[in-house]
Amino acid sequence: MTAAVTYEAIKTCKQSGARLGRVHTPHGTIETPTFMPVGTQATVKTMSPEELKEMDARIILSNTYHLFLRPGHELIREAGGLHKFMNWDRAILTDSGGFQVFSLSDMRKITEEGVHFRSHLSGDKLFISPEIAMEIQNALGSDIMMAFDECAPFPAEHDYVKKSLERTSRWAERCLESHTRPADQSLFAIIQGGMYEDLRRQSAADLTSLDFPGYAIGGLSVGEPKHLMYDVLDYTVPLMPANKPRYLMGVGSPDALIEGSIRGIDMFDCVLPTRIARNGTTMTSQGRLVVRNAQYANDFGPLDPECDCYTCRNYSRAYLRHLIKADETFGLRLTTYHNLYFLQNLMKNVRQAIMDDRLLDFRDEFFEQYGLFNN
Ligand SMILES: O=c1nc[nH]c2cc3[nH]c(NCCN4CCCCC4)nc3cc12
Repeated sequence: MTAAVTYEAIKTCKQSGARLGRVHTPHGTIETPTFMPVGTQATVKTMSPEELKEMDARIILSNTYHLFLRPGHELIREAGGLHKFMNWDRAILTDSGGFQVFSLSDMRKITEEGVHFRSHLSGDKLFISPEIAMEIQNALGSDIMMAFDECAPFPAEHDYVKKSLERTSRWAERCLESHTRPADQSLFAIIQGGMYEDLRRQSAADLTSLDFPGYAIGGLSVGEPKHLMYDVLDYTVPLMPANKPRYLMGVGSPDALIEGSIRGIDMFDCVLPTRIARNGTTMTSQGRLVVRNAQYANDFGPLDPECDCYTCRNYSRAYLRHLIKADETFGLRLTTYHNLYFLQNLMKNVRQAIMDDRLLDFRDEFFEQYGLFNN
């Protein structure tokens, strides 16, 4: 079976399970481990494609659920697909919609066939099935499509999670069957199983018995303590094929990106950096810095003295605070640009540390400087 997306292993870190690799797609190659900026509604909020390229972002996310509701996948198909519609000629991954249905809409009813729900925008009654999720993503023309799944809530009873993962496995098979498998699109499956090792094993066995080009770990970053997420990774990652991309969904804090990379994850995504930027919270080499706070009113130094991004080279904390307080859009653009650049730079340093077989040392140094040992 030809896959449009392939994984090239480059090196495994001698200190940990981390690995250097490349994900090859029809819209370019991604050095891994990598962080993927989220562009939910066909835009990474306040960023232009040129600015994303400037920081060497190779792949972004968009959301099947949101684009299905607005402007509709048929309109985007008519526009020539999502790459053309949003003027982004690098790679795009679309989440399948399952997570958004559960996190955004109410009146949802899960059946074997699919999920009935109300639009969070109009209140209209809508329905998404594995087949419809594939139809939408085919219309969008994303390079990486995600199988339609249910992300079990946290906490959830063992019996509920077991029934849910078994349905997700049946849905994944239906996605594979219905996916017209155009030469330039690849479908990743999503491993579920909650916080239960036996269920993670069952889900991984179900899905790896089917030939997907890549596998994601879902059902995490849903409110569980971080140590629990790392435990799940410790026993789930080894169940995933070593010759295919491993994608941890919804994870994007600096510590979790490092810990996930140590455990062999290749791809991450999260709205965190762009979301917190819009309320004036930034990620800096000295830890989180809430630049809208009064203490920065007369601070004419750069946001992060160790960062060489456009924001840190040209503007002061005082100016950023003024813009955010004055609700000036340019302020949101500057903090967003910095946060995304910070994570792109962090992942570049993670890849270098893997190359130098020193990722565990890098983690200790980063945690020390970022102030992560005292929380
Ligand atoms: O199991 C999943 N299947 C499909 N998509 C997913 C997306 C996810 N996103 C998250 N977590 C996002 C957490 N994020 C943190 C920053 C604030 C907004 C929420 N878990 C996920 C699980 C899944």
